[in-house]
Amino acid sequence: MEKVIVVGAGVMGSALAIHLGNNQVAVNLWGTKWDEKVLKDMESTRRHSKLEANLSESISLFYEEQLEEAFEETKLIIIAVSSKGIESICKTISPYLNEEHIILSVTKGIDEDNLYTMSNVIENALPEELRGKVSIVKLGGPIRANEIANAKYTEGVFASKNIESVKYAQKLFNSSKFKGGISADIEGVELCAAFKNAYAITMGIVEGLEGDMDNPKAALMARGAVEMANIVEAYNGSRETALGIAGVGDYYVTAQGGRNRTFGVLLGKGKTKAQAMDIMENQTVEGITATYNGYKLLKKLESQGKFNIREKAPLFQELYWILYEGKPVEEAINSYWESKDI
Ligand SMILES: NC(=O)C1=CN([C@@H]2O[C@H](COP(=O)(O)OP(=O)(O)OC[C@H]3O[C@@H](n4cnc5c(N)ncnc54)[C@H](OP(=O)(O)O)[C@@H]3O)[C@@H](O)[C@H]2O)C=CC1
Ligand SMILES: O=C(CO)COP(=O)(O)O
Repeated sequence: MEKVIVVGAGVMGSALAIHLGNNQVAVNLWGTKWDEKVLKDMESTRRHSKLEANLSESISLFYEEQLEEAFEETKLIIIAVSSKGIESICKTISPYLNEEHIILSVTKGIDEDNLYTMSNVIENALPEELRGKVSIVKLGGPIRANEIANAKYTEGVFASKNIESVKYAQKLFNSSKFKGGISADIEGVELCAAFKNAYAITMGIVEGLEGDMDNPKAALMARGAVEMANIVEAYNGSRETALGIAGVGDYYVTAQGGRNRTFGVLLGKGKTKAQAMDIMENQTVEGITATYNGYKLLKKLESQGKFNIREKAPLFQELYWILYEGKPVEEAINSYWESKDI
């Protein structure tokens, strides 16, 4: 039986552990000290109450101080912490890594310090002797934690420069209900994972402003997808990535039922960022920082003559102004609609 370690027992880490456990993979689910309560709960009930799913016998739970033990006999390391924790978590696991390991991440975001994608953050946080040797795989696409944990039909995409590593991950994940395709465009998949969260906030905003109307949301779905394709292309990725599972697919799922959408709806209804986060009890909403760091990334591309934000990403521009320059939501959506640039 193959054995993997899942680093981070948040909802996504736990959901992937449950999926793999049901797929006859031995899973060591390791949590940080803040995950202690959820680990204890799972230990006593063998169930994840939020995900409403049971843990199979092949899942073992490990607490913060048991990291070394949790690494034993594992080849695939799944990183499922949020973007703000990824660099420090990579440093924490570094002492236990070797060249045989494959790191797969589901974290969605852009790093603030260097504007790296999550895979680049992981690569740069590796001990020097392992850089370029440990292969890194991104699992992108529309994979809501509660649905994969409950074996609903799901399709994702494994992106990596190393095809053998992708095949290894596919073998462990794929099942009658889960299908993961292959992409070599890891940077494109990373950018989609980060930017779709921002665009899902815009979809939430129009829903908050107009009610659950289809015309405005359909417009932003299509326009947001094209903007994502423009962004990926400017970064030397493929437009198809943005128009496929990693882009449109993930954008749709997040705009339908994600936390980013909920946050956007609250903004559309007149709440401030702080009020919205308060109502959402500070759940993970990756689109907020993705907008900030994504905007810095686009500004950098613009300064290199590779992008024009006003022409190629006018919706994203308005979102940045809403979140970071206090532009009223209705004014921003109106100026987007009145814009004749597109
Ligand atoms: N939920 C979903 O359906 C999906 C989520 N994702 C992505 O997976 C990532 C995790 O999301 P999700 O599981 O939903 O969120 P949760 O809020 O449930 O979990 C976040 C995880 O990150 C850890 N974490 C947060 N901050 C830090 C830090 N500073 N240092 C170390 N660890 C930290 C948390 O630990 P702690 O509990 O101790 O704070 C927890 O294990 C996100 O990037 C998200 O976009 C991807 C696909 C689907
Ligand atoms: O990324 C997701 C599904 O692929 C989940 O989106 P949220 O973080 O908005 O809940």
